[in-house]
Amino acid sequence: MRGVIERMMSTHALVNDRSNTFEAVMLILSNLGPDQQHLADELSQPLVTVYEDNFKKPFINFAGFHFRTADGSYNCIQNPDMGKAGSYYARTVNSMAPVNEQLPPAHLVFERLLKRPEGQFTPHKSGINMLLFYLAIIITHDVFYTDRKDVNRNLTTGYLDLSTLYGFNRKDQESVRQMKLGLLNNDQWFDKRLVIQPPGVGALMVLFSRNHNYIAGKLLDINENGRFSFGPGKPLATAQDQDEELFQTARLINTGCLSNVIIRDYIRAILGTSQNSDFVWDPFKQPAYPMHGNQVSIEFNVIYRWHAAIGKQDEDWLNSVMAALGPSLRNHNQGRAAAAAAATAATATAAAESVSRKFKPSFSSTGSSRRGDGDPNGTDQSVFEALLPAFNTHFGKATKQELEKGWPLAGARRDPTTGLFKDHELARLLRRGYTQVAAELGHGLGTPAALAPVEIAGIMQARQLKCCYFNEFREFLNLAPLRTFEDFSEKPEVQQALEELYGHPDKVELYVGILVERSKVVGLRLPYTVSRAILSDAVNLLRNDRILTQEMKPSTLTNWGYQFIQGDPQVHGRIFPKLINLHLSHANANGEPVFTSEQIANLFTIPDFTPPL
Ligand code: HEM
Ligand SMILES: [Ca+2]
Repeated sequence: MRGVIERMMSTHALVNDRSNTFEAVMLILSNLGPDQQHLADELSQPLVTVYEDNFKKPFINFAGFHFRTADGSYNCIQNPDMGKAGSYYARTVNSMAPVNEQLPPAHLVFERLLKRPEGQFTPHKSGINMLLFYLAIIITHDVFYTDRKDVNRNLTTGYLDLSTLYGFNRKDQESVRQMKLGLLNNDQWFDKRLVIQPPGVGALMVLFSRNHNYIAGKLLDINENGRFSFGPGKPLATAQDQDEELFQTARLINTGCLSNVIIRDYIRAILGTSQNSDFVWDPFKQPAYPMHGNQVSIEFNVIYRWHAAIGKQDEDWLNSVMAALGPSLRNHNQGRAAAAAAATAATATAAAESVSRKFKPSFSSTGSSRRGDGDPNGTDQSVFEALLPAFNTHFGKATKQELEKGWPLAGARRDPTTGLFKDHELARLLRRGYTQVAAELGHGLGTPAALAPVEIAGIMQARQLKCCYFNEFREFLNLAPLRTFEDFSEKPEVQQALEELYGHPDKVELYVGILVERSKVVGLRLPYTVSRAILSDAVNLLRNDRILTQEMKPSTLTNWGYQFIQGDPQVHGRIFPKLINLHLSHANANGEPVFTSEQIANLFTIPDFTPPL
């Protein structure tokens, strides 16, 4: 009877099953006799629910699905196409407002509201540096890659799975693998789009590439319970199986490292909390259920174009890249704007076909039976491939032998035999971002002029995608709509231009509104609406990733791998400092680390920063 009382009193406490409560209750009920069947049902039926509820439905994880597929499919097993490379952007807000029949020309919008006036630069008031934005670029390229032939589609995977490093399908992935011992080609990554970014972005990518090979080597060294051994009587049959098992396990651990950096460095800096603090806003602390997978949205793409933050040195870089490669890039973007229109009509039919295909398995058509291999032709990056020779002539300066080893980086050379970049050159590129103050975001008139073709194409694209108005987006997020143009920006010339171009605050487009809005006063000082929306997007991205929420455990990653992604307890569970120290250990001839321990404490703020009065 004590057990029965205990159980009745405790809804969440653990149960002592040795007191045989269930059996005692059953015994009591069985003695009630036929007249009391109603009472017996009343008491026993809730128990049926308790037992049923032990298994949450829909089931979210299945055996044999512990690795990421190459194309991001099957992350959500119930809905395997969710977040798959090449699928359609989600729409989170339905625009119900009347269509604006007098939309201002996109180039005028750029000129009057977005373009950074020549010679003007407002340094970031929290001293945030470009290193943070290099990471932001890696994150945005991980989840956005608008197909220029059909702007409704996203060519990359909708998960933070380092698809920039590993590619978007099996063919891409194999193009950067050594196909032995689970290794990637030295200092190589997949996504060529990163080559034209400030070279610190590539240097950061190389850190993750080196991290992968370090992890793969470590896994084999430790070879926990012989799990990576092959041959008769061993868990794996062949050397190919060993390569695959090591590669996919290392890939998971590496993506675990990326989410550590996002949670413990990036989000902390966005919120304005110290990177070196015990406070962590951990989206994984509580179990996420149900889990739907993630499909990135058109609105997320629009709010994550933080071009206004570009620092002075990187603006100079951008100008020189545009001067050298501009015509090809411009054609690319103009082609994209034109293609947007044509694609919208074609997409309606294609989308319907895709839905009818949805429940068929997406096995590779090359005859391979591997789940989630994706497009057998690989990703068409010919646009960026075409830029490479000119880029290399002006910036990379790599020899033919170096180019055979991997993409060029401006300011760093590969060893022609090993393909490895020199530690000190990579360190210099990272420090270039670390010491370079970013620009303030928000209020408008902050975007480097050289990005005009990119922004104009972006505005056109958002229009073709029938993106909602700025105020509709705010209302969707439960935020009060802005009523006057003074509410938008503190700059009178922006208020004036908004009035002339749009006439009414409700008519301001999302793309423009978020760039001209006032910004928060701490941390990354993002414009208010962006700062609110980006957190919803980030939390959904992380918590709806089955692999990040279900598979980051010792049995999948090995004990060593699991421990590794927890980061260093000496620096508040961060792994970023370790990645830098471990993978750039030869940066200084005297053995000094790339960053002092004081600098490591705040990697996303320029050194010796004192806030303006
Ligand atoms: C100097 C630095 C940067 C350069 C040179 C640059 C360049 C570009 C270019 C050329 C495009 C158009 C790509 C295309 O047409 O396929 C683009 C798009 C984009 N950029 Fe940047 N960008 C920079 C910084 C940033 C930063 C800091 C962010 C945000 C954190 C960002 C986010 C985006 C996004 C979300 C897109 C749209 C991507 C897509 O839909 O495919 N960029 N950028
Ligand atoms: Ca991805």
